[in-house]
Amino acid sequence: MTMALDAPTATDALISLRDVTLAYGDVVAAKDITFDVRPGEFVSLIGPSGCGKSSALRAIGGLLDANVGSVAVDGTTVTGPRPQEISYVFQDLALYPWRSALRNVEIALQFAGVPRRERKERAMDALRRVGLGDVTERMPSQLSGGMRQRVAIARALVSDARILLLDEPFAALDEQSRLSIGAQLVRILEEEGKTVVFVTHSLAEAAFLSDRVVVMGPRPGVIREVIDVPLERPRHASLMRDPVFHDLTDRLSALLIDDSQAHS
Ligand SMILES: Nc1ncnc2c1ncn2[C@@H]1O[C@H](COP(=O)(O)OP(=O)(O)OP(=O)(O)O)[C@@H](O)[C@H]1O
Repeated sequence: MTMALDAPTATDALISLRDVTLAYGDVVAAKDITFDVRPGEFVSLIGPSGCGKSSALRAIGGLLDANVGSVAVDGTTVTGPRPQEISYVFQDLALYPWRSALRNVEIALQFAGVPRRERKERAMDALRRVGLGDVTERMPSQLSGGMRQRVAIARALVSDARILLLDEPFAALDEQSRLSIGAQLVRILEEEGKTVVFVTHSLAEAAFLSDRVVVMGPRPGVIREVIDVPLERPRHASLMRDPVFHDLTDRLSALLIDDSQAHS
């Protein structure tokens, strides 16, 4: 195993992966992955199922060690989870079914050691910001799928972590809700200057939300291309009728199709 050297990080990178190979025993999930994420950037990872997108997120979050290469956050090699700095929203939201929306958000603060008297106010504020200020006492079973997604997002936002790792957080939603919740999330993240790495299967979502899109090939995932998104912020739904948006999603789609044909 190659130990992480001090990563030759681009000077302006907050997150930096260098020649990273990730494996589960004999299964190589991703190979020679190199990319950077700058502070305040929103970067999406797209690619075919099983190409190692979630594994790359886990490596950034310190939940999976690189077998080869280095993963660094703020110039320091990642050696384990850093909950104060990095928070997650996973595909399966893992809300506690027996706790109200408010308590589900408060629990993140409890884990972070925030004093009880501060927790409620901060959790309420996070729920208000995702538009759930009037349903804070409802249990998850009394919320729609989209509302549950928002609770999970509020829970990730409530912490002071400056990096947010989002693994298909809107997977259960229809395309329209995905984009509107996504746009709302981006507004909040812009205000707070958070840095985001986002895994999605939706090319429209990747194009609409990101500053850059990392396109991965089939397992073991390698990086096919990193594409700059030439769209200004703030972004509005009308953008999706813009030819530049269509060119971009066409290009992403062509890259993914190329890949599947090259490996079939
Ligand atoms: N805990 C694990 N143990 C063994 N193999 C795993 C484990 N997690 C993932 N893998 C394998 O690693 C490869 C990459 O998985 P990963 O979840 O990173 O892909 P992905 O691109 O996020 O997939 P999807 O788009 O389907 O969510 C897959 O072949 C998967 O089967």
